Amino acid sequence: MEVTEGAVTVEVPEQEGEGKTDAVFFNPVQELNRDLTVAVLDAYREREERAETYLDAMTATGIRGARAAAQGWDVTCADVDPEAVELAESNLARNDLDGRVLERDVNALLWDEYVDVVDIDPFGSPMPFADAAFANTRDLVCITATDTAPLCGAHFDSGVRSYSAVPRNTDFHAEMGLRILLGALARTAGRFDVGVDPIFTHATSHYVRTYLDCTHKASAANRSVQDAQGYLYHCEDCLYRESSRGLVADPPEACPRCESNRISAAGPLWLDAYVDREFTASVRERVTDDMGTAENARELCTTLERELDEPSHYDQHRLCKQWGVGAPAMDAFLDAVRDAGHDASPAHYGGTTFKTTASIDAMRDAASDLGP
Ligand SMILES: C[S@@+](CC[C@H](N)C(=O)[O-])C[C@H]1O[C@@H](n2cnc3c(N)ncnc32)[C@H](O)[C@@H]1O
Ligand SMILES: [Zn+2]
Repeated sequence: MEVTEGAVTVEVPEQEGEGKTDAVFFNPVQELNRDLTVAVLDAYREREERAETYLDAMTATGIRGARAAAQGWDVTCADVDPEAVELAESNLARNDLDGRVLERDVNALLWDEYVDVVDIDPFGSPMPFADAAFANTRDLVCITATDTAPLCGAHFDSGVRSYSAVPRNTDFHAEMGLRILLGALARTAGRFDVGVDPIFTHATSHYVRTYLDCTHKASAANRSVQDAQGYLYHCEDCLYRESSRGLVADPPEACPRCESNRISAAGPLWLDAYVDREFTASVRERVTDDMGTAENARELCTTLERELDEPSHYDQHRLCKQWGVGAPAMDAFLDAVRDAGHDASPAHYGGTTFKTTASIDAMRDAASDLGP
């Protein structure tokens, strides 16, 4: 069947059922991810004028590479699947777009040539491809991870194994996954003397997507391997949390709030910001009306621009359940927290998630006069 996204129309195979099939892979649900990729590439080129080459390293139907080629990037599409290569070639041709299409394993291809921007969009964990990506990309590494259960601690052994860190299953699971992923990617980049700056990152439904601006300098790598990393501690009884910087964990002996000793420690993970607000604003400005997810994409950027840099978020419904009270309207709740002198913002993790500098008790006091 034909699919139009932005400026391109491509042929994609019918996907049978939910599981992995033999057909070349295409997921319509990832349109938001692809629309934002196009907006990020556009914003990035303005910031880094010398960036010209884009490797869509796991191209499948070629849709991402075709959309980047339509923007004027010098595109290479690669895939190990010969049927994907044939389809990507014909999809570039039907849109009159230039671009190389190679039947290559991304790990082999990247050791052969440098690129300015690489896009790693695998089934599951990106870690098997991270070494080659950071060693051989000059400017920007774009990465999707769909293995959210290992990343957020729900599949503990697999998370530890893949990300060389301890993830924990908390009530802020999507952010746990995002920070475990960024921490592991930064440590991988550091092995090649590459420092990373996550200029745009989002956790959406079943995946985490991040764009890492690379600096090829040992001092930058030191910063992202050591200063930007740390641990998150979480009380399993009362939802209290705190963090510590650095690669040596320093957990509280008991919860300072409820004295429980059921404190879980997660890390090492990324504790610095995961978006650059100014860059995110310019991504929002580059979302175009011909994108199928334009409204959601702009809204996501706006939320990310306003989201506080606190290392974890709360779910208001979960808190209210814990307090045994009905949940007040979200805007009124956040206003009450702000009126009590704290910062508060909605979070991009959906539903009633938010970030705040207030403690749990301060939030409860602030919200006590609000009805459901
Ligand atoms: C999730 S799909 C990519 C989807 C595509 N980027 C999109 O936006 O529609 C993953 C693709 O990676 C390919 N692949 C798996 N291992 C690979 C490797 N080592 N090198 C290159 N491609 C690989 C698969 O054949 C598959 O087509
Ligand atoms: Zn506690």
